[in-house]
Amino acid sequence: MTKAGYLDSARSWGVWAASLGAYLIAVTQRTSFGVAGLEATDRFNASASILATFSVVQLVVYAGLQIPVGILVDRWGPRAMITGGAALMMVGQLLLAMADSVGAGLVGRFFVGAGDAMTFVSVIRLLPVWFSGYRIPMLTQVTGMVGQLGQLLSLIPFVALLHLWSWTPAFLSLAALSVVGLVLALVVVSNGPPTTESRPEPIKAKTLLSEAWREPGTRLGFWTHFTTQFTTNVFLLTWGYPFLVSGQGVSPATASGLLSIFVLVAMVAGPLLGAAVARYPHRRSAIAFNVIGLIATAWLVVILWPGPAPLWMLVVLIVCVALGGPASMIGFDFARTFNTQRVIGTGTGIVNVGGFLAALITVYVVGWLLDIQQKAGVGGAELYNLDAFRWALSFQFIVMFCGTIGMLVTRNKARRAMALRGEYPPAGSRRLDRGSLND
Ligand SMILES: N[C@@H](Cc1c[nH]cn1)C(=O)NCC(=O)O
Repeated sequence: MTKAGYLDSARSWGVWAASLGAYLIAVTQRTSFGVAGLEATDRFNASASILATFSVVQLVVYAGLQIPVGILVDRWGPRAMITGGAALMMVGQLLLAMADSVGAGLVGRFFVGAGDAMTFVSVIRLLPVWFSGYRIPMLTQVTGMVGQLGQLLSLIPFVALLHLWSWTPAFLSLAALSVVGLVLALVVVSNGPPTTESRPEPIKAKTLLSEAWREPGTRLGFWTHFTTQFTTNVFLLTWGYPFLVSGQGVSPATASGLLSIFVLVAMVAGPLLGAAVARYPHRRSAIAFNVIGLIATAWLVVILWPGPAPLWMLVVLIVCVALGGPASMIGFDFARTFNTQRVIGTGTGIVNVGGFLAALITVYVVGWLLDIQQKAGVGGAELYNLDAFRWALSFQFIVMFCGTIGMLVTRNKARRAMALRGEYPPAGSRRLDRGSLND
């Protein structure tokens, strides 16, 4: 069979399904500690800030490893990386299962974050190897969407095990789940069809990084991911729940219900955005800008609402913010289409830093703004009151503004580079007179 004959073959679907399974398991490992917060407080005798440290360590490790992981995916191939990631997560969960001190727990979480960091970029890297270009935007979206279901595995069966069997057996079950990911990767995932061509020389890490970074399309992907995704992470990982319960005064049960809208929106919007990107590839940045506009408008309305916003408005806010997850996948599409195959992994790694970096900065600054307002007595002595949240969460507008400028600047650079190659404006554009949106 020719190389093109392998594209979209039964083997392609098998490889994708197995890698998707490994990613879903990675998201389960990622989100498992968050749902075990109360048990972790007891087990480690930990304060709220120590518990937050577990999340921060994991996020820092995840974001910090994206570029090295991207480079290694291009050098070693996705199979080794997904297998290695599953092995690291297994070790991490084993350590957590046995840990009875904060230090030991943090080491476990470090391993889980590192293994998780190796999975997504590798799965995305497999797509252009096994599928035709027109399928990839939709498969990228479905990959992101199915991965989100891992949150549900943590939230339902894992929490049930935790209550039924307690800490150690529940985390041992997660370690066993990683073995499933490891076996799937080893047995089914393949870096590409067998080829008679001689293996190319491995490319130096520095070359991969500079080639991917110099491409303005990679940076456009980075800023797109940065701007679209961070509000989702900030809401889900830290500030959403306290904002809803202590700021807006909704009950804990309603807040949990509202948070579950994120998964629902990812399920519905993912395929719709995937279809839109596949159909209108020259409108990708316009789609991302529209989503950013929706998120900013919804936040503005909720922040300016006199008193607590009504429930329907909170639902609108969460639907808009949740669109950021699927919209951020457009960033990976930029990395794929602007880069040569040999650096797609590195480009994808660079893009994936964006949203997590923006989220880390925002989570920290929002916490700091809440603290200083409490000291200044804004809205009363309570740390989490609505007025304090209004000011603190407004920091998101600054991040969105910086990200939007980054997108505009890099989009212009990408267009200029394409024009020099004779690829811009795109053939068949109906807006040649005004300069069509080429990305
Ligand atoms: N944008 C997310 C994934 C996503 C897709 N739909 C909703 N969220 C992303 O960048 N994921 C990276 C990862 O490692 O999960």
